[in-house]
Amino acid sequence: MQDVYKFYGFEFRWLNVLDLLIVIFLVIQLYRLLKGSLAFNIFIGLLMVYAAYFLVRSMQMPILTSILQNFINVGLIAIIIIFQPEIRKFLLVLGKKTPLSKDSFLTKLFLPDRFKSYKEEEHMINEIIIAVSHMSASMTGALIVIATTYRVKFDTASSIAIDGNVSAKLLESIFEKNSPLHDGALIIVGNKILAAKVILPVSENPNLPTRVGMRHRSAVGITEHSDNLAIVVSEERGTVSFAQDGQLTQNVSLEELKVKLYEILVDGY
Ligand SMILES: Nc1ncnc2c1ncn2[C@@H]1O[C@H](COP(=O)(O)OP(=O)(O)OP(=O)(O)O)[C@@H](O)[C@H]1O
Repeated sequence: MQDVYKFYGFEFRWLNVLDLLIVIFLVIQLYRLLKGSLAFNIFIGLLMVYAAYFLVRSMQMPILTSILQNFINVGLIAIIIIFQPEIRKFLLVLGKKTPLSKDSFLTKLFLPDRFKSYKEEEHMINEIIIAVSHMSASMTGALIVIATTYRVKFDTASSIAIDGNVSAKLLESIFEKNSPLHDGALIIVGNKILAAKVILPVSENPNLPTRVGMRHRSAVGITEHSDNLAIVVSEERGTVSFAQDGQLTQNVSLEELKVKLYEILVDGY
């Protein structure tokens, strides 16, 4: 039996509070995930349908209630189809916060060898920073995607497999203007350069600044539905930007980029 408490005439149990906190946590995670994307508008639309359903039900309007009820029943399957990429990413975000995730206390306690790879990651971060600083100074356009938790799906027909260690020299020679591989994106998975000349999905986010071109739009596109970081060096301005969770942060300093790389590769978020 659960104790029942009274607060300003309302009766509640501690499980009700926990229930409410979990719902608030899930809604905040969903909001963070969808913010700025087209799916956000669909999400708001669905919330409005739910609100309308509860309203007509409480007002005891049977026909509207039954229409909205049916819509919601079918809508559940539609939601799973429409939000399939977001649901996948949502589960990934949740998985990262479990006691078994890469950076949790339990993992560090029982799987200390996970620390070994951090040296490699620190080396990789330094190499990326060196390459980005050189490419920024020489106004060499570049687009680097760092896939953290799972392999990025991309069009293999257009890309060139590399499977090489990450080094500043290799990165710079790939994006060098006369290189046959300089167009498109370079993908890093783990500590390896997986492929170059990759065509990415282009973001359709209408909130991106209009002067943002294809390189920056595709950087945003690849981070909208997956747990990646995309780094862009602008060929026009030499500026450095990064995209994460569908958000573009422009004109970052090398120091800021380094902090972001540590956040995703070493601190695990
Ligand atoms: N879908 C895509 N996936 C990967 N790379 C792409 C894609 N579309 C364009 N690019 C890259 O972006 C380059 C064109 O960049 P564009 O000038 O349109 O963008 P931008 O964001 O203004 O970048 P910059 O500031 O460097 O000019 C292409 O040469 C190609 O390398």
